[in-house]
Amino acid sequence: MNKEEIEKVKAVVRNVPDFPEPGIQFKDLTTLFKNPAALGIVRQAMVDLYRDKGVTKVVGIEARGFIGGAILAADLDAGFVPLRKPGKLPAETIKKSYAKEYGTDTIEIHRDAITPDDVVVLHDDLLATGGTMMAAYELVKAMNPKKIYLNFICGLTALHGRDVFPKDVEVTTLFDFD
Ligand SMILES: O=P(O)(O)OC[C@H]1O[C@H](OP(=O)(O)OP(=O)(O)O)[C@H](O)[C@@H]1O
Ligand SMILES: Nc1ncnc2[nH]cnc12
Repeated sequence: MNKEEIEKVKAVVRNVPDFPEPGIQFKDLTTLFKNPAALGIVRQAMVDLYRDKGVTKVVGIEARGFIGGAILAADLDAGFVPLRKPGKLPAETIKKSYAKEYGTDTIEIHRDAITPDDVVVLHDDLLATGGTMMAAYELVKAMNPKKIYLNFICGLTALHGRDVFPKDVEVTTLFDFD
């Protein structure tokens, strides 16, 4: 994304103070997703990043990671795999609990969702502390894919989420808020 596109897209993200609890500046991406021009810019930027990387699966994190993740999977002609909140996936799963900016949570993935032949993009809408994505990374890593890329639409730099990932992992945010 060029500077102009970044400014355009950032301008349509809604900031909601004190949601879901006091002190949190919530970045609401529904206002980006409902804007066709902004969604188009984000869509193009994501597919440009991974087009030549041989990606076979995009893993999206419930719930907001399903939106961009499914779009990216379709654009890359890759499969889509959901990482879900507990008790939602019907077959055998592996799961992990984690801390995030507000509270704790658990995510699960089907045990047969990823194989050693896969090249994976793990996608979420937003990087805050990195707790959610690190748990997702560990679950996917346990399935031994060839390669894992981490992708977010947006990052919150003040929370230093990038620091939690191994240094050799490629982590991309399309744009960031201070
Ligand atoms: O980097 P972290 O501190 O872990 O925070 C980021 C996570 O928080 C949000 O999801 P949330 O848990 O609010 O769930 P939702 O997608 O179901 O709304 C967001 O969509 C990320 O998944
Ligand atoms: N500040 C924030 N805004 C939106 N989603 C989030 N997930 C974790 N922290 C968040």
